[in-house]
Amino acid sequence: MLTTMSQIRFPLYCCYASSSSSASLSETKVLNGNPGGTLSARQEIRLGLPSKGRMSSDTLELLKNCQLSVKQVNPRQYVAQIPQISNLEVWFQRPKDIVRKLLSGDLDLGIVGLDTLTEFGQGSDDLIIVHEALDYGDCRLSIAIPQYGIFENINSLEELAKMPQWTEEKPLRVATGFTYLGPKFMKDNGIKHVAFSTADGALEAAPAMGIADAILDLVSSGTTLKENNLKEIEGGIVLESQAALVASRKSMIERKGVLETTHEMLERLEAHLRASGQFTVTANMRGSSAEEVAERVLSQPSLAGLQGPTVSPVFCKRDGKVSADYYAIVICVPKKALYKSIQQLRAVGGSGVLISPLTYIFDEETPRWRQLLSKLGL
Ligand SMILES: Nc1ncnc2c1ncn2[C@@H]1O[C@H](COP(=O)(O)OP(=O)(O)OP(=O)(O)O)[C@@H](O)[C@H]1O
Ligand SMILES: O=P(O)(O)OC[C@H]1O[C@H](OP(=O)(O)OP(=O)(O)O)[C@H](O)[C@@H]1O
Ligand SMILES: [Mg+2]
Repeated sequence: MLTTMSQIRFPLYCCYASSSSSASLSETKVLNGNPGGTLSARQEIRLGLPSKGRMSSDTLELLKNCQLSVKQVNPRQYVAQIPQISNLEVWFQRPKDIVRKLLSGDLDLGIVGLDTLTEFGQGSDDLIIVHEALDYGDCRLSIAIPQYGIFENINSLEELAKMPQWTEEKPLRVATGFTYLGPKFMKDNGIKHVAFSTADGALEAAPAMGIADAILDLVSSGTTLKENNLKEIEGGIVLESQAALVASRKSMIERKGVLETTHEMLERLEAHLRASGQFTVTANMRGSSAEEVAERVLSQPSLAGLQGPTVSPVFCKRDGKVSADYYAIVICVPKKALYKSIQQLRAVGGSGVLISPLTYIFDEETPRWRQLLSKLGL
């Protein structure tokens, strides 16, 4: 059923259960967790993780790779521990409920997609993104229209908005699960005659079913759009999303231990994510001194490493004398630039090149931590 923009506003903290039989029931307040406002007295720190769906196993995998394995007795038990961090409880929840419970103060930290965070966080300044790029769950929230019929030659949001078909009486009908971001995006883009309808999934069917003219949904590979004869349009991307670590401002400031736990999680995540894009490369080079070898290595654009190459003499004994004719160099190289780096190493005399995976890179204090402290006014 089609609803107009003004009909699909869903309040964030509470809604009213409707009942045709009882006037008093229609005033019953239904909350998304605790009424918020004051912090509850619990001692434990709570981290919300996706209980199901495509984010759930990738989240557990990421934490495991940060040496933060989640110990869950069985998959239907919704509370678990991360033994590496004392006093931390993991609670498995649906992604939208993680955001709601961060807002209500029932969770302190959570991992969700930026799309869910933006839709259900609705701009609340209590939600602080600690790490915005956990490198999985990549997708975009995007408008799509049919490839056929009156839309055949429409390829941009501007062209869509200008179509003479949309009037006050007969607006552009958009089906979406994003009932906050959808109307906001249209309003921000000055598009007037729009009406939204909502559904829980399989939105790509709506145009062919005659329910909607366009949809606003997540796109990743684009296969679902293609299989349903839909296309994205220029200017139609509302946001780009991937998994993010989020924390409640109030918890970080007021609840004992939350800021320290956030710091530890951020450090471990950053160390793992930085390392996962790099290899360690070791090679031998003939040379007259460490400086001369370093100069040759640094003459190549892909061999600078994190802070420059480590160059160490390789000693050997010849005619009873110990000398260093060779030097071992160690650098970090982005995985994507591996082959180019090997070519450059060979070009400056490198041989015996060894490549090993990197597990963690703990650098100096991360800029994200400084940004977090400044957002908290600390
Ligand atoms: N096709 C996709 N490819 C990659 N990531 C996606 C895709 N669709 C959704 N996501 C990301 O994964 C998150 C969870 O999506 P998922 O479909 O698993 O759960 P949901 O949509 O919240 O629940 P459900 O589909 O069961 O109602 C989304 O919020 C988004 O960040
Ligand atoms: O671009 P693609 O790689 O094809 O992915 C996009 C699809 O993935 C999500 O659906 P999901 O699988 O979660 O099903 P749902 O509609 O039931 O939520 C999203 O809502 C799209 O329908
Ligand atoms: Mg889904």
